[in-house]
Amino acid sequence: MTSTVEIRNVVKRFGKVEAVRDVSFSLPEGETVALVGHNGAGKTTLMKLMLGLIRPTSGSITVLGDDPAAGQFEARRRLGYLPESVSFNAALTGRETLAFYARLKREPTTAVQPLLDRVGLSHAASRRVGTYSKGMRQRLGLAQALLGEPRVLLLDEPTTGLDPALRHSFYEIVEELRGRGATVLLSSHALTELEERAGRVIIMNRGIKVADGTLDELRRIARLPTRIRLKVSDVGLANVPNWLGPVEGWRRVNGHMVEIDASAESKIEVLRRATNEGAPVEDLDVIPPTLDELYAHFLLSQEAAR
Ligand SMILES: Nc1ncnc2c1ncn2[C@@H]1O[C@H](COP(=O)(O)OP(=O)(O)OP(=O)(O)O)[C@@H](O)[C@H]1O
Repeated sequence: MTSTVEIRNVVKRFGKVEAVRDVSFSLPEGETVALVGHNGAGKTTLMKLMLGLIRPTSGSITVLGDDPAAGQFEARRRLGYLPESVSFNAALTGRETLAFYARLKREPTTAVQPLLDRVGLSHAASRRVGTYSKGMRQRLGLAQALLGEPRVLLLDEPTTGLDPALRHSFYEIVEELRGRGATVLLSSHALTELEERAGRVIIMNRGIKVADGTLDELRRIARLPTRIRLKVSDVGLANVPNWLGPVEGWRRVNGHMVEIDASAESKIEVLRRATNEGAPVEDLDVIPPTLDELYAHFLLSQEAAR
């Protein structure tokens, strides 16, 4: 698969602060990658490096075949960016704002109306941005980032402050672009919503990349237990070891539920016993480790190794 972004041993220092410490990764075409980490982990710094807004202290960065820190950066036209706090000139209308950005990106202004339609802002296109709600400004920000059909889209905390319906349509638009082969890098604290959206997750802590992989890969590495929740009849609840066998880490959750923390090795066996003929199980749920849990695990492991 072709990479659009290559980050090799990148270090970025601001005076004494080491914002990015020897980070390497590459981003392929047609993938959505989530960049997660606490405040100050280095997420925005990485995006600014990819945009060529700042230069690495050492290491190399290539975006769409170019060095973003080199003066003339042709690839920037194919790079979309939605900053963390998007701010526009309050006196311009939505249409004027987007036309302004289209000229900056050397895109025809005919691109403006379809984009306003796409992000659902046509009805407010002639209103001043100063009158827009937070969600409307964010959608205008997305439209600006989508100008020129970017091949790399960098979204810094894009859904903060959006209601669930807006989030949904936001991700739909981004997914469409990814489907046409774009690379999408998405930084966020909202781990639950990333779980379904990102094919791959990069976890940063204090400038260091502490984990990088698909959710399945991270689950395999972390070896966190899968939670198996069984709805059990009254009789079954009274004699769990009899039908479940010698399983470690089980507990009663309430009057009709048993929860088991099953390791990767024991998971299938637990399910087999729970679904055996005669087992008093009425229903079951299998809950793999969430991104929240994986994130906490990798952060704690790295902190412990310091
Ligand atoms: N221009 C700058 N001058 C000095 N320090 C900076 C500068 N930009 C970033 N830093 C520092 O670099 C570190 C990483 O900051 P960065 O903005 O990349 O974090 P982040 O992961 O995006 O955090 P957040 O989730 O809060 O947006 C922080 O300690 C920050 O204070």
